[in-house]
Amino acid sequence: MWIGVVSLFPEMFEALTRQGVTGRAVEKGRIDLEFWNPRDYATDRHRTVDDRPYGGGPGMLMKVDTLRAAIHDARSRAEIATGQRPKVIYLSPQGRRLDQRGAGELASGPPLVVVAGRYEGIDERVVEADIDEEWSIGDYVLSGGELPAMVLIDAAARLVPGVLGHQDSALEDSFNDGLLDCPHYTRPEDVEGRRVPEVLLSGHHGAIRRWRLKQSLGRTWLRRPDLLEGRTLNDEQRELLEEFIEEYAP
Ligand SMILES: CN1CCN(C(=O)c2nonc2N)CC1
Repeated sequence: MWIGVVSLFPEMFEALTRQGVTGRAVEKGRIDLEFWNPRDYATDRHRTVDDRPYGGGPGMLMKVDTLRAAIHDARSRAEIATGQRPKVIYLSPQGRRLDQRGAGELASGPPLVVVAGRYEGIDERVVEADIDEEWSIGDYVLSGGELPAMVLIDAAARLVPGVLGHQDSALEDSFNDGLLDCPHYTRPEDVEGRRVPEVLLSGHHGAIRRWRLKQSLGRTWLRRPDLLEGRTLNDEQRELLEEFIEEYAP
């Protein structure tokens, strides 16, 4: 998957390009990440990249010409590198809320150009002319778009085939198939008297699968019942959830 990033702080993205799952994916060529910095398009002595808002008020906006030039070059590069027109995304609290389904859509869609805003944001005419979709990682205000951009890129990249060493781990992650993840355990078997559930030591793979599914269903019921609304459970899932509820509130 090809992803272009427009950011005043491309070095922040080394957390993605040099570490972990995404770092290995970049190294293996499963993910191509390229960067454009609006500051590289500034022509004045101070390399200005911000500008004052019409109508006054606190803060600055990203300067239109340097931002647009960076977006346009990223878009052109995407078309050369992939033969496809990219989807240009801007991160902002006004955008569609990112969830696992949205990450899946992005992972299976066209190449992306991800625009990370700074200051108070970007001119609305740039949104209208150059941005295809606005996305948000949550209802809070951050200092810039780089962290949201990295969240979006990481969530999507994990779902690109071949990125995860063991594809199952993506499926077992929370929010895959729409349920919260089950509890996990590793050595030692006893931590200050808290023992690993015996089923996980049994080697009985069928029982282990059912236990994990039951725990996922039960946790989702307890912590995020909204995720179960409108969801049709199959016979096994319904039976396991009923068992969990019975044990939880006998
Ligand atoms: C200009 N800049 C303001 C802060 N910002 C966010 O708070 C944000 N982005 O995506 N989800 C969010 N929440 C990004 C853009």
